[in-house]
Amino acid sequence: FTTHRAFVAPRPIIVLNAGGFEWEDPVNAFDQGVDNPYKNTDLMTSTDGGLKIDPARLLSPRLNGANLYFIGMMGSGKTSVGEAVARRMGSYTFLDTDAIIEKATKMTIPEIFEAEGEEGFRQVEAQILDSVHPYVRCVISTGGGIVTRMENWSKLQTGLVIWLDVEPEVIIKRIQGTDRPLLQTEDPLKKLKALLEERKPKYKNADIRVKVTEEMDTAAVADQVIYDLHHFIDDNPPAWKLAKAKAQAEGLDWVQ
Ligand SMILES: Nc1ncnc2c1ncn2[C@@H]1O[C@H](COP(=O)(O)OP(=O)(O)O)[C@@H](O)[C@H]1O
Ligand SMILES: O=C(O)C1=C[C@@H](OP(=O)(O)O)[C@@H](O)[C@H](O)C1
Repeated sequence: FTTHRAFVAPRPIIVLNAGGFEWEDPVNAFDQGVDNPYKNTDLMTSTDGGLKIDPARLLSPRLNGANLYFIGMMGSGKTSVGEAVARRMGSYTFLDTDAIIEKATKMTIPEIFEAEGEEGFRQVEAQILDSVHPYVRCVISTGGGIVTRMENWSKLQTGLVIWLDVEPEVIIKRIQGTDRPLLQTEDPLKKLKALLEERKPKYKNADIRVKVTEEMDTAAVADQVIYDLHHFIDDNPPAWKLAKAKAQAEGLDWVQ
């Protein structure tokens, strides 16, 4: 997590060519920096005693442009919570890698799995992450399996990574019967548990782990994420702050 992220310039998105398909340039698959649909004018919310600033609003200046990446199992709430957090932050754009993949390839995720298998899908997913990560001030929800490729971590770690940690028993109630290709098996709960065991060591690399219980609705999870982010930033001050404190402790002049 470094404040220098704010100064990385967006770069053009390459034409994708994965798994034997000529993917269309996904440059139009998201509108970074053009018009942020999540711009929120409710800076102050009214409370009993008067006006209060939403702590989500205060995240943006503290993050200095760094992206927020949501990781976790399918159905853990990355999309719903990511969108809620972006909306409340006001100045961050929400992106979803699965949605960008579908828009760029003009195929649904089940269609990609069908045509190219999981390996083909992972290739496209890695390229989309590569295309998206140079942008700043984004909340990005990812697909559950993005953590499985080592190369993806070099992109994820340019921002702050948040793991929504949800028990498979809770997840299955939410997503049973949906068209997620990896769950088209006899026993989706068993599959989900096996995938979680396999991926847990990777999810644990996240900067922030949010334990989500069944009682927490999307708003409650978003509250927890915002709270944890403030604490993470408190505990990981930018390098210049540490340098300043050290210099001053040694009696050296800071910038005159
Ligand atoms: N905290 C929550 N409580 C109840 N339902 C939730 C919660 N978070 C997400 N959901 C629901 O679970 C389903 C999957 O959520 P989604 O945000 O698409 O997860 P992901 O992006 O991680 O796959 C959606 O129907 C969503 O409305
Ligand atoms: O866990 C996975 O491997 C996958 C999760 C899905 O995304 P969500 O996590 O958004 O459901 C999607 O990328 C694809 O079906 C594979």
